[in-house]
Amino acid sequence: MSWHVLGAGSLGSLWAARLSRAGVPVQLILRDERRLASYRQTGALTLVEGDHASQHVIPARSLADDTPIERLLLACKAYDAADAIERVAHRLAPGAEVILLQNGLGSQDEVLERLPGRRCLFASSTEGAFRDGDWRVVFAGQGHTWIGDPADITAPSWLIDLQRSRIAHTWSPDILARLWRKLALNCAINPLTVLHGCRNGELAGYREDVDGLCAELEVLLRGCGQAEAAEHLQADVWRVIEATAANYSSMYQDVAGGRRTEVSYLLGYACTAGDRHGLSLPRLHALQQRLLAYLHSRGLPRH
Ligand SMILES: NC(=O)C1=CN([C@@H]2O[C@H](COP(=O)(O)OP(=O)(O)OC[C@H]3O[C@@H](n4cnc5c(N)ncnc54)[C@H](OP(=O)(O)O)[C@@H]3O)[C@@H](O)[C@H]2O)C=CC1
Ligand SMILES: CC(C)(CO)C(=O)C(=O)O
Repeated sequence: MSWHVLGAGSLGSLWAARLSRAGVPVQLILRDERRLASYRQTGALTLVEGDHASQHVIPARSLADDTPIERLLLACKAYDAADAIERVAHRLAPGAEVILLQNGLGSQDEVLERLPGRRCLFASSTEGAFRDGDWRVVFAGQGHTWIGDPADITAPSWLIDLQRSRIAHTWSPDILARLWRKLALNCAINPLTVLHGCRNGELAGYREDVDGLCAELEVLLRGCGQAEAAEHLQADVWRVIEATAANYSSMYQDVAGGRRTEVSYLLGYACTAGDRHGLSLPRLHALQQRLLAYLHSRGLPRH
């Protein structure tokens, strides 16, 4: 059974190249005929690992193709997920499964709404990859991917493909707790790095702000029924800040690169969920206002 990977961006290319290298059948779904022509001209995806680059000739079709899909890895940004899934939903074969690789929360529900009755699995990844050219991805940070299905704790048989492909992963029956925890980490770190224009490690100079946000994020997680994800959050945030001290957060990098951020699926989702549960989260709301104003001042979308 073939994998279809929608979105040959950083993570999509990283997954497709490793699956292909292990002999697992995989195809790319590209945005349109123009992107398909560009890919065909290059002829392969390049995966850069350390100082080694390897080429992977992976078949590709455009979104307009109509061949059936049995297993789909949705590897676009959170804000593109709903639109992308609408465009391929009619191609999903009976029993097809969809793996959602988006960071944050909210996009998963948008996809589920559009795929009633289908099995959708959620993933949360700490792997790091970026594109340093068209059809070329750099595997920048070894990490781990947790995969789970809030509606069904049965592990899918295709995890064996990931094992063969050496994609480090764990089946996670409580994937929502993982996604909430990662969202909380991202909310405590990423917006402040954007507003202060700093690396993660420089947040040590804004300890009171970070700790204040952690306290509210714990209230949020508990209020949203995610008490486990709230445990020792503050200590974990400082652990991540120290472990990634020299790095710029993904949101910082998006803003610096003039790219749209996933703010609606991170801090935006947190504030909306807090309101829905009647929680008082003044620091998170103030941070959201400052961040949105800043994005606007840089000519970037506020959603
Ligand atoms: N990169 C990383 O290290 C990590 C990323 N993540 C998360 O993974 C998700 C994906 O991120 P990332 O891989 O970095 O994103 P990228 O922007 O690198 O890749 C997204 C890809 O999706 C494609 N795409 C968007 N809409 C469509 C569509 N309708 N049809 C076909 N292709 C489409 C884009 O196409 P085009 O190139 O034509 O614009 C692009 O190639 C995000 O939620 C991110 O937060 C999580 C952990 C780490
Ligand atoms: C490293 C970390 C946890 C910082 O929030 C991250 O995931 C990001 O930059 O998006």
